[in-house]
Order: sequence, then C-alpha cells, then structure tokens
Amino acid sequence: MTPAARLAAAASVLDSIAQGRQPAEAVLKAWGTENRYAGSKDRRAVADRVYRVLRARGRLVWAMGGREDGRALVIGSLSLIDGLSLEEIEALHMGDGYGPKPLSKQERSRLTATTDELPGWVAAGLPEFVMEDFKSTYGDGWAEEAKALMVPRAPIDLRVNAAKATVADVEAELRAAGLEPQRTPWSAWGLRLSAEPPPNVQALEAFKAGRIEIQDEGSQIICWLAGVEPGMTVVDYCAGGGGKTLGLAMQMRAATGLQPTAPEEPAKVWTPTGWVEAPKGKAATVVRTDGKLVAYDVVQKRLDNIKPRLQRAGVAAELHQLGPNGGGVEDMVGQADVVLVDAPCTGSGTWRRRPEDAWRLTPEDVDRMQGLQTAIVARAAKLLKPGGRLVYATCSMLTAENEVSVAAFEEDHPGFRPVAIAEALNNANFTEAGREKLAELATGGHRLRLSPATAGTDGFFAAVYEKAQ
Ligand SMILES: C[S@@+](CC[C@H](N)C(=O)[O-])C[C@H]1O[C@@H](n2cnc3c(N)ncnc32)[C@H](O)[C@@H]1O
Repeated sequence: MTPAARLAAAASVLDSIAQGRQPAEAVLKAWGTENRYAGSKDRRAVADRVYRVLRARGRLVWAMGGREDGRALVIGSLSLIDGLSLEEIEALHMGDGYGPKPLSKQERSRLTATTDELPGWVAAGLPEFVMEDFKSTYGDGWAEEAKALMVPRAPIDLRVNAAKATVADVEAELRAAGLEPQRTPWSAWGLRLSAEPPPNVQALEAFKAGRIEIQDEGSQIICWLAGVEPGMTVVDYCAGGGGKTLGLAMQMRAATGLQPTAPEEPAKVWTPTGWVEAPKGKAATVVRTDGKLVAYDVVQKRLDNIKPRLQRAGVAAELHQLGPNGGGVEDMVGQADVVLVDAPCTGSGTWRRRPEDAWRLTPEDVDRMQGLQTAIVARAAKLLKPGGRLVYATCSMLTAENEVSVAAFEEDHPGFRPVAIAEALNNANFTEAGREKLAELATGGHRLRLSPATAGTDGFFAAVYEKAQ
C-alpha cells in the first residue's frame, strides 16, 4: 500500500470505530481480514495512525473545526502530530489510486488557521465533562493525570501464577524466549513487558502451561488487598472474564511440600498464617486449592470463559450465574470471609489501552454506572460473615464511580468498619516498595487510587471494609 492508501484506510477504520461499540483492536483486526492485500507493515502503519488519532482525538476535532469524521481527523493528525506542512499534506491527498481525495478549500483553511489557546480539556485530551471530574479529584495535578492516561502506550503486565511457578523461574524462561521482563514495582508476582515490539504472550509456553496470565499490576494489587488465605470462603461477585478470580484462587493454594529454588532466591513457604522463611534453597510446592472460591456474574458467557483459564492455571472456583437482581446467592448469605466487588464501571482507568472508549462515554453512562454500583455492592455485602472483608473496586478514574459510590455504601452500612489500606497491605504479595508506596497513595485512609501518573498502572480504585462481629 502507498502511504496515501494507508491514510485512507485509517480514515475508514476510524469511521467504523465511531459508528459502533466494538474495541478499536477488533475493528482493526476485521479490517485486516477483509483486506488481505494489506501486508503486516501496512497493518501496523494503519493501526499506528488510528491509535495516534484516538489518543489525540479531542485536539484534532477542535483543530478541524468540530469535524469528527475519520478523514478530517487523519488530516488534522498529519499537521498536529506529524508536523507536516500544507504542501506535504496535499501531496498525500492527490486522489490517485487508493489514496484520499484532494483537500477541500475548507480543509486547507483549517490547516492554515492560527490556533487560539486550547481549552483545558482539549489540551489534556479528555472529553469535556470528564475534565470537571478530574479537576475536583486531582486538583492542580489533573492535566498530568489526563495526559498519562491518554498518551502513552501501556506496557504489558504479567502475573506469575504461584500455583505453578516462581517469579524467578518465569523471568528466566521469558529471557530465554528473547523477551526482557522487568519486575513490577508493587506486586511481588508481576513481570512487565514493553509494548514495543508487541510480544505475543499467548504463544509463549509459559502462558499455555498456565505459569503466567496477562494482568495489569493495578488489577493484581486489587487481588492482594483482599487478603485471601488458604481455607477461606471467598466470593468474586463480578467475576467477568475471571482476571481477578484467578488472582484470588492463587492465594488459596495450600503448600504441601518443599522444592528447591535457586540459591540466591530468598525462599518462602506459605503457611496458613502467612509466609515464613523456608529452609535455605527450598520453596513451597503448591498442589491444591484449599477453601472455597465462588465466582458470580450476571453474564453466563463470561463465566464460561473462566473455565479454561482455571484449568490452565491449575486452580479451582465454582462459577454461578446471578439473576438480574442478584438472585441465586441464598446459600452464601453470611458465609464469606472475603467478598470482592469488581464493579461494572466506565473503564476509564484503561483508556491508555482503549482510548476509543473515552469518546463514547456520556454523562448518562456515568450516572447509570453509579446506580448499578451502589446496588451491587449492597447485595454483595450480604454474603459476608461477621469479621469478613469487603473490597469494592473499579477500573475507573471518576469520582462519581468511586468516592461517591462508596460514600453511599458507607452511609447505608454503618456496620462496616473501614479498613486502612496500610493494614490491608500487610501480606507477602506486595513488595516492600509496594507497601510503602501504596500506603502513601492511600494517605492513611481506607480508599486507594491508582493511576498511570502516580503508580504506573491502569487507573483503579479500591475501598476496604470489615463487617462488624
Ligand atoms: C469490571 S467487570 C469484571 C472484571 C473481572 N473481575 C476481571 O478482573 O476480569 C464487571 C463485571 O460485572 C458484571 N455485572 C454487571 N452487572 C452485574 C450485577 N448486577 N451483578 C453482578 N455482576 C454484574 C459484568 O457482567 C462484568 O463482567
């Protein structure tokens, strides 16, 4: 494909993304399948253009006088992102072959217009109504938070599955496969891969054998805050595709023997009361899950997808579909030691991975989510036994889905004591640096916010409670 034809293709993919609800990645994949003549370099170039436009969409719409169509956004990107001159952009718009039509008079004049100072939300690259929420949460730091959320390419985080491997083993295995994993700073089970060049994680032996899962470090942190131990009864109330179910299951494994580790590795064994130093050079052999883990969701298809993941990871969980109003949990009321509510949300904490979602969100969506969240957490809380722990979490950056939702829960549930994050960090799944950093981010309270700017993770929120005895 010529450079001009790639631009025309990117514009048409952008139009398809705007017209539907599908993730940009899926639309790009479908485009590649339908256009077999496009080689791998073409597909990379088209995807690259599409993502660059999506990350800067607010600024590009503004520059193109409010136009939101793919063609206008691509033209704007050539000027504002690539810094091309009008002549260079015109040379890419000759209308020949599969390239885009020549520029119109209006398009030329937009490209040569002097730009006034950009409004804050345009400069920061966020939808306007989201900016107000960010300002009230982050104060002066709001624009930095927004930029970190929208601009960079997120790395790929892996969680090592303690039921099958040690971090050191997987690290060595990935290096032998030509990758350069780095340990994640806060989660003791995380390894981080650069997004460039994109690693094919699913093709790795370590993935196929269940030694690793793809899971953002922020999501791992949510799992560790639950403080799960072998023998507990644990509920993952909004299990979705099971990312956190697997992280919870891993903590329920029971150590049943010792195996050798590399001599330089500080070896630990898991005991029902926590991790203890192992005899030199030995670590726990983990062979079974101890306790009961129940994963609920309203969507059966999502639960079905968890099955092969559990199998691969060598861990177990019961999977149950909930009725639309939370029916189907009667046997679990008052039974659980831990309930995790990974509530449905706008997903705004993952916009660095799915920037298209930012431009689909409406204030009505946020209101709807908030209503759902408060209803869901109230239902899920009923499953706890006295003294049990509730973790409410979202992957949203918005106050409306986080502080506001849990404030409503707290008001209606005086029998739930807030648990300081510093207390919940007291387990071996966090690194020493993680315990320090996350306690700092929680500023002494029971609520924690993670973001690309402050923690290098996707945006997450967590609040931790204990049900009164
Ligand atoms: C944020 S996702 C969960 C992601 C998942 N925990 C993970 O880590 O992969 C939220 C889930 O809540 C589910 N959900 C929506 N409404 C619900 C309800 N009323 N009760 C329980 N779950 C619900 C959705 O189907 C969705 O799978």
